[in-house]
Amino acid sequence: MHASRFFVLIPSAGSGSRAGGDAPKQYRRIAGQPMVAHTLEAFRALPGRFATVALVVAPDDRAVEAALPRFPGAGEALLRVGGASRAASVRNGLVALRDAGASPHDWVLVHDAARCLITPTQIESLLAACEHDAVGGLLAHRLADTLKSASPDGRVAVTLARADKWLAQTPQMFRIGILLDALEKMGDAVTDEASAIESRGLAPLLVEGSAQNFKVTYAEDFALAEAVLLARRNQGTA
Ligand SMILES: Nc1ccn([C@@H]2O[C@H](COP(=O)(O)OP(=O)(O)OP(=O)(O)O)[C@@H](O)[C@H]2O)c(=O)n1
Ligand SMILES: C[C@](O)(CO)[C@H](O)COP(=O)(O)O
Repeated sequence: MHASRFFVLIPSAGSGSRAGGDAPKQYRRIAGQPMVAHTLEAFRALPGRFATVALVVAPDDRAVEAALPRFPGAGEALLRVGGASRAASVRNGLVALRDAGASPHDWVLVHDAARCLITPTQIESLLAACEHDAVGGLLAHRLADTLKSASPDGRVAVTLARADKWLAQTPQMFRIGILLDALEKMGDAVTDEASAIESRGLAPLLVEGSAQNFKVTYAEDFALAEAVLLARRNQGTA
């Protein structure tokens, strides 16, 4: 059997409804480039590490070519197989990777196009923590705030212990075979890959990410993402 390879799958087929705007958020410009270009750049900064870096877009996407004029390059793939949910886009992307020759034992790192502040160092730290692990894992971030649960009338029902609570981020890294199998069984019931793996009775590894690896979700998030990217550029770290 050949050594396991590492694939990257970037779901980028959402509509960005919570962000508002005329176009899907992954094509909005942040610090001079479409959001998805920043995301891709972090993986391109690790040449030779990945067998394929694949981007999943909606079948009727008309914006990707203009947003990413030099994509796909060598070792990259554009997959027009996005689905109605994130889970469906990931599932369809994994099927496309499998059909193109990825083996069930190969690893895949699934990363949201909308987490455009991911850094090569964070990707490397996930790889280092998980590549010899039996299950795989995800970047995640400890809660910084006190955690409340709400009652239906919008009042605090209870304050929850937070010491064991983490916010799931991406990339999330698992073997392609078990991930695809788990996602096919779970349908749209899961919002991340780790949940699908958990449904098989397995416990993904939590790897410390960063508060800066947030998902650009709401309109106000664009200004914050731009500020971080410009600060990194000024410091020479991007
Ligand atoms: N049908 C979908 C829905 C989401 N995504 C991708 O999954 C990532 C995380 O999803 P989210 O931030 O929720 O993006 P949207 O679904 O676009 O946003 P919203 O829920 O506000 O519409 C994004 O990179 C998004 O493009 C996808 O590939 N296919
Ligand atoms: C995968 C994810 O980014 C982990 O936090 C998140 O679950 C995706 O969010 P969505 O709004 O369900 O697409």
